[in-house]
Amino acid sequence: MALLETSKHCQGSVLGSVNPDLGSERQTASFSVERLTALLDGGAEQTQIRRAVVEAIESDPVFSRENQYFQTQNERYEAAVRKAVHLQKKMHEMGWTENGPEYKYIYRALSGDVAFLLHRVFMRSISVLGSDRQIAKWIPLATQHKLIGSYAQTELGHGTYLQGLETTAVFDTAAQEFILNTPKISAMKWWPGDMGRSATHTVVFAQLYIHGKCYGIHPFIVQIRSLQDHSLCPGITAGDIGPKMNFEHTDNGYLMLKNVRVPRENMLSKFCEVRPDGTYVRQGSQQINYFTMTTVRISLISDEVLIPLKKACTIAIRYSVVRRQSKLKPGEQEVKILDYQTQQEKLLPQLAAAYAFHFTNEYLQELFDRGYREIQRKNFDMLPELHALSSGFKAVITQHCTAGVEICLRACGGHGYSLLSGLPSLYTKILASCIYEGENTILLLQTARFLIKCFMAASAGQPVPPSVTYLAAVKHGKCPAKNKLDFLSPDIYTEAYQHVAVRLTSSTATKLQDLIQSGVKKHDAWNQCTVQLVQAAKAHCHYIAVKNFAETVEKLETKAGIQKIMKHLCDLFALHGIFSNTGAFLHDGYTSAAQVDMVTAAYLDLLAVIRKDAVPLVDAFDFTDQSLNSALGSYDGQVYQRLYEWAQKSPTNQMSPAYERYLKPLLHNTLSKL
Ligand SMILES: CCCCCCCCCCCCCCCC(=O)SCCNC(=O)CCNC(=O)[C@H](O)C(C)(C)COP(=O)(O)OP(=O)(O)OC[C@H]1O[C@@H](n2cnc3c(N)ncnc32)[C@H](O)[C@@H]1OP(=O)(O)O
Ligand SMILES: Cc1cc2nc3c(=O)[nH]c(=O)nc-3n(C[C@H](O)[C@H](O)[C@H](O)COP(=O)(O)OP(=O)(O)OC[C@H]3O[C@@H](n4cnc5c(N)ncnc54)[C@H](O)[C@@H]3O)c2cc1C
Repeated sequence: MALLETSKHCQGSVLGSVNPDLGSERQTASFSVERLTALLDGGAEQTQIRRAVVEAIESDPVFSRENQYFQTQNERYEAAVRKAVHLQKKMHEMGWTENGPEYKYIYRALSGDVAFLLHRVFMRSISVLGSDRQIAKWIPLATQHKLIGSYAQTELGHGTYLQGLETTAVFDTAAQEFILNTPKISAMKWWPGDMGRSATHTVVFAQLYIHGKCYGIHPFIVQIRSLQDHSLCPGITAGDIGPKMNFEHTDNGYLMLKNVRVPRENMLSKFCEVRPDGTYVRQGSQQINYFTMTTVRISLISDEVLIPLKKACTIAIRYSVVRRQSKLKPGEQEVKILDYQTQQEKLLPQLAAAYAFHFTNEYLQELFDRGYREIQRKNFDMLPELHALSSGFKAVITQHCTAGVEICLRACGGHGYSLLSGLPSLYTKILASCIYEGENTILLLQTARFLIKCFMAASAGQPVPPSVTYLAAVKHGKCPAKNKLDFLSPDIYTEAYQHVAVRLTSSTATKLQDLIQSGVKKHDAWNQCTVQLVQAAKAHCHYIAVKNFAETVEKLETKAGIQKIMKHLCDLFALHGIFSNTGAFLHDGYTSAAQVDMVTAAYLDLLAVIRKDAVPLVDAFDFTDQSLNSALGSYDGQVYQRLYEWAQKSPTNQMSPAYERYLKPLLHNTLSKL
């Protein structure tokens, strides 16, 4: 009680008043923070809408995340469901609709701490793979939450290799039904979110059999729980898969099916259909049934991947200007840790990456919108490129951002390790994005497969999709940079990235061909090249990210200092990539050792320049304290006070039975012997 009173007293005196060490960082911004926020949002109007959504959500106590770090898995799940249900009421109250401008900001405002995310993937599957009739039937039911959906693809035995899935759907012509079974333990669906406890329906991916012939995996809508009392439907065994590294709020589940019958109309049939007589008709390739994944791989980047990195940067950079430790000059005050070059080198490249990938995401969205319009018209020409870029960038961005969040966590020293910093949960959550929706290595190999094909085609003078036309123009020159300032020219570094991407693709293609020509079987040759193929795919994505960032900067308004600071970040992103992968750039002599020294010099100079704007650059992400939920990252920078106050709330500060049961007997025993 006494502690609480002290903390209340302290709250009045300190929290909310900005720590001068943080305040001073905001006085010297070289650009308009508000203008940059608007740029990130896609216009000032969007910023307004987003803030209104955030305000409405955060002022509602049902959505509070105050005690999140102290909750058990069960409590997290229950809170997430409560929020999801309350959200429906809130949306109605606020007049927000699924097609309205506010919708996309709701999830960010809730910090993802809400149930029924896979319900959205369920709906996405129906909208992209379902016929008009199926869309008309299921989407309104799902939108009104008259059912709760999930996405049941992965099995205990197979997640990556979809051709190996063992769940079957056998067409019974007489009954006009599919009979679904998970014939062995390895066929059991395992992992689907929202399925362990909540879902009433799910999209099950199963091998389709008609008259004994297998047609590969197809999506089927299956009801798994009663809409009356939530009991499991006949033939269904389902439950929760238990504790995980994060995602405590989601009920990832398991599912077994025993002779579960669904009507013929339940196979999603925009592209593939089973006619009443058992005739199978398909438009596009077999992989069109993978299209939900392609769409989700792009959709998840913004909220699941970029936001955690932007939050981690906000927390770590704000903390790094209020944390003072050690002295730079003898006799002077201890310095802000962000003034150490090594600290800048940890954090500022992550900040640059957050901006770079923000713009990559816009590029991908635009590409997707174009591709999707064509696919809806049953023109599949863009699909291979879309698949290659969505796979490669899903992998590269999740990998980079996960590593970035971990760097931010470590950069906060001991306090970063506390859950109260907000960083551990950002890290354990974002880490899953390297695995779900396609494990990253697998996805990079898909990109590489496309690159090799296109490289071969381009070498033979055939046309290739726009993102890979550069593969046709192999240049053997040298990097023309003469001094470190030349490396601040986007043409110079973009060319260097392009050169590396072409070299890695062409040399791996040559190795592959040589192996095959020497008699090695095609699949063995492929396996012997996979490490280099992954490198080529990463280099391709890195090149496109750099090129896209540079082109975006070029088009930015020059007013309000925005273009200048974005140019610095673009340069930093590009030079950090060269600095950290010098081997790849030096390999064939395109870049010389002297030029790498120039890169290093230009890179280190930039750190000092961007350091001055580091706090305004994270302020521009515009996260509220509630959404950061971090004792280290709040706007006011009152780190120590907040850490202390939040620790008071921990249930670990309540008297534990361990004292009566163990400590007391131990200590009394010891006493008696003293
Ligand atoms: C929704 C709104 C809100 C969302 C909000 C955010 C959500 C936030 C999430 C948080 C919560 C977590 C949610 C996690 C949800 C799961 O994790 S769901 C499960 C995801 N599972 C996966 O991603 C599985 C990964 N595996 C695969 O994608 C594929 O099977 C593989 C690995 C690509 C291989 O497939 P394969 O059939 O063996 O193919 P392969 O022989 O390699 O290639 C055959 C051809 O198909 C092509 N191909 C393969 N895949 C595709 C494709 N997708 N498209 C086109 N062509 C393809 C290849 O390019 C190749 O073409 P060619 O070169 O022959 O011309
Ligand atoms: C939090 C979370 C949520 C999820 N939600 C869902 C969901 O809602 N619905 C759903 O259906 N699934 C879901 N999943 C499952 C997820 O999609 C799969 O786990 C993921 O696709 C990886 O597949 P896997 O587990 O089979 O990995 P594996 O393929 O077994 O990977 C293990 C290792 O083997 C390597 N490997 C495998 N094949 C190859 C190859 N051909 N070449 C080279 N290396 C290879 C991989 O690179 C990796 O290093 C979720 C998973 C998580 C963690």
